Amino acid sequence: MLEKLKTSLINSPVIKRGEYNYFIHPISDGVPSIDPHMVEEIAEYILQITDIKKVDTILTIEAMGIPVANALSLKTGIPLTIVRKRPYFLEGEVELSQSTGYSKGALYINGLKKGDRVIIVDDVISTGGTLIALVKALKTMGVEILDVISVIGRGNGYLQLKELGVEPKILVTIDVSEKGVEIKNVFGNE
Ligand SMILES: O=P(O)(O)OC[C@H]1O[C@H](OP(=O)(O)OP(=O)(O)O)[C@H](O)[C@@H]1O
Ligand SMILES: Nc1nc2[nH]cnc2c(=O)[nH]1
Repeated sequence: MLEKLKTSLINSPVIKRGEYNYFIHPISDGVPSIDPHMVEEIAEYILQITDIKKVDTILTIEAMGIPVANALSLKTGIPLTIVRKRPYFLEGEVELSQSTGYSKGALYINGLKKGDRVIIVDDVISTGGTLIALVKALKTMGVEILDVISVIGRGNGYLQLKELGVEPKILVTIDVSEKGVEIKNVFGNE
């Protein structure tokens, strides 16, 4: 189960971004290059754990949610909507603030309306800052969130999402230290 993802995570280098131990992995960074078979493995796994038939759009966040979310869109024929880091000033655009363990910025939602049913797919959840801000904004817009799926999870940020009534599905949970990456859990194995 998710063997390519697990093996590559264990071999991920870790660098410092300020005080933050940042792991580098193809799915979360796009470097050195993304193995399409790994993306396929992840997309197939996600399709086993979510009820895709009810979904109007697959929602992801620029940049590194895109490879997996796009694979899901191609496999299912369901449209892809990308939350961007730049504004387009279109009618109905919603701005939110993103904060991660190492960065702060704004995100912009376009292309969604009240009553739309979405799944959110992202590459990593860490502090939860990104997904919490996104879930709050979508709730205010009246968008229905059917599932929140993160390929990789680290830290306790997901607990705050639970407080918002959202139980994220985290495929592989890891611990990251200066020594490297350790696998803690695989979704479905708990
Ligand atoms: O749980 P958090 O602490 O919020 O961290 C998770 C976020 O960090 C990464 O995004 P980043 O803003 O680094 O952008 P990228 O996808 O363009 O690399 C990742 O894609 C998540 O969106
Ligand atoms: N690649 C990568 N993306 C992240 N997003 C949040 N934390 C991390 C991290 O440690 N590595």
